[in-house]
Amino acid sequence: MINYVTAGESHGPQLTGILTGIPAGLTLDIDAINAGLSARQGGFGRGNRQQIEHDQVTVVGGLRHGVTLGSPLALTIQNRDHAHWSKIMDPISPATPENTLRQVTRPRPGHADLVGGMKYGHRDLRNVLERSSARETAMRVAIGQICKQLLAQLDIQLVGYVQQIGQVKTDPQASLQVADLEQAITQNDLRITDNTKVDEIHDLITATRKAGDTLGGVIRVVATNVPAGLGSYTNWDTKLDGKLAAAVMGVNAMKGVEIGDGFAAAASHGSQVMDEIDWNAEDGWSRLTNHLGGFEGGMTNGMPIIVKAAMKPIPTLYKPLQSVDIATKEVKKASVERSDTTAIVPASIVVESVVAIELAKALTETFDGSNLERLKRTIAEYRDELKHY
Ligand SMILES: Cc1cc2nc3c(=O)[nH]c(=O)nc-3n(C[C@H](O)[C@H](O)[C@H](O)COP(=O)(O)O)c2cc1C
Ligand SMILES: C=C(O[C@@H]1CC(C(=O)O)=C[C@@H](OP(=O)(O)O)[C@H]1O)C(=O)O
Repeated sequence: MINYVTAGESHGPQLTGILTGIPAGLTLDIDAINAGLSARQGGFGRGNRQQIEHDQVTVVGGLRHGVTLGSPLALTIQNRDHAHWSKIMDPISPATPENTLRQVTRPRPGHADLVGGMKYGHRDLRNVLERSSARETAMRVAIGQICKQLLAQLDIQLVGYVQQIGQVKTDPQASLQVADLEQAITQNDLRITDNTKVDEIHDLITATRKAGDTLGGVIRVVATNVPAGLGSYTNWDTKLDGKLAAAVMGVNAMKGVEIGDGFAAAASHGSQVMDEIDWNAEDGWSRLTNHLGGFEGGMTNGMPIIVKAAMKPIPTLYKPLQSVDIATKEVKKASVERSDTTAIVPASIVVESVVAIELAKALTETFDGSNLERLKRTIAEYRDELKHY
């Protein structure tokens, strides 16, 4: 079964990832992984850090001649900015007055600083922010893009994009297929499907940055051709919609997750929400609509999976809010670390990636994922069996 762990601080030497359970026999497209990494770096509203970084994955285990071995994949991504922080973030040299100069003692409301310091007993909140920083999501994207490549081999497609920035809705074309959505969102630097909104959003982000403020938004992920029956109704912790929600909520700054119509379904009648059942010999089972976002009973039902995520505005404000200095207990303005004005665009790649990971995990939990060709055959047989159920 697929699992992963990441390590590394934002300004440390590198990010490291270990990904287990990818079947043997998958030819990795490293350029495509790097394209995902560079999409995560981009997007209007990013801060200056992204001009320093040039994220590229290096595979140092589990791969031979470009093909996965079935053993753990070991991945690294360099932090170029470490060159500017090599003393402050030196993993080995003992602390000295010089290398502990830039201590953070004024926690930022909405970031992990204060509670992280209280929990782990750190007096320099840099020890918290270095790991709570969304820099870590670069590795989740590398891992997610590998899972996306595995899903593509199983004829499953998915895409994550931006549906709303601040209060501006940017997705009149939600009914498009994944390939058309992908095509539409590459037309601008906001990963939105509505090109008529680009200037308005650029102006909004620029004005927000000038005001020292920040923005959040809404992300939508669509995954198609996922076979029915992944996940299970038999126990609460085997429900795949629950696992997806946890993975999406686990992305920095996410405050809400919806499957299908989500909260809007609560305000509707049953007749408007339940997706009526259909069958034909060619396509097998389907639903006439997809208000439930591809899930019934915690299991995929074969319809497109629709997951939405609400991202709060970025917590670091250039016009900082009230805080209290943890050293003196004086009321002070929160510290300001260099920051994004909005990260809704990169976050859409991150959310896409964690959805890809959970789907790949569910598939390799349900079917033997030791060898790619066998997995392909097994899933093709399973799809055929379901069609004639
Ligand atoms: C791609 C991405 C970039 C982010 N960039 C920043 C940033 O520049 N400054 C900041 O304060 N928070 C940023 N965040 C959000 C913080 O990482 C997040 O709010 C913080 O870790 C606290 O976690 P929580 O919001 O999930 O409670 C970013 C999040 C993502 C997904
Ligand atoms: C480094 C990244 O995002 C960072 C996420 C982040 C935070 O607090 O989450 C704060 C900023 O860090 P820095 O002060 O180094 O600029 C962002 O740039 C990245 O996404 O690669």
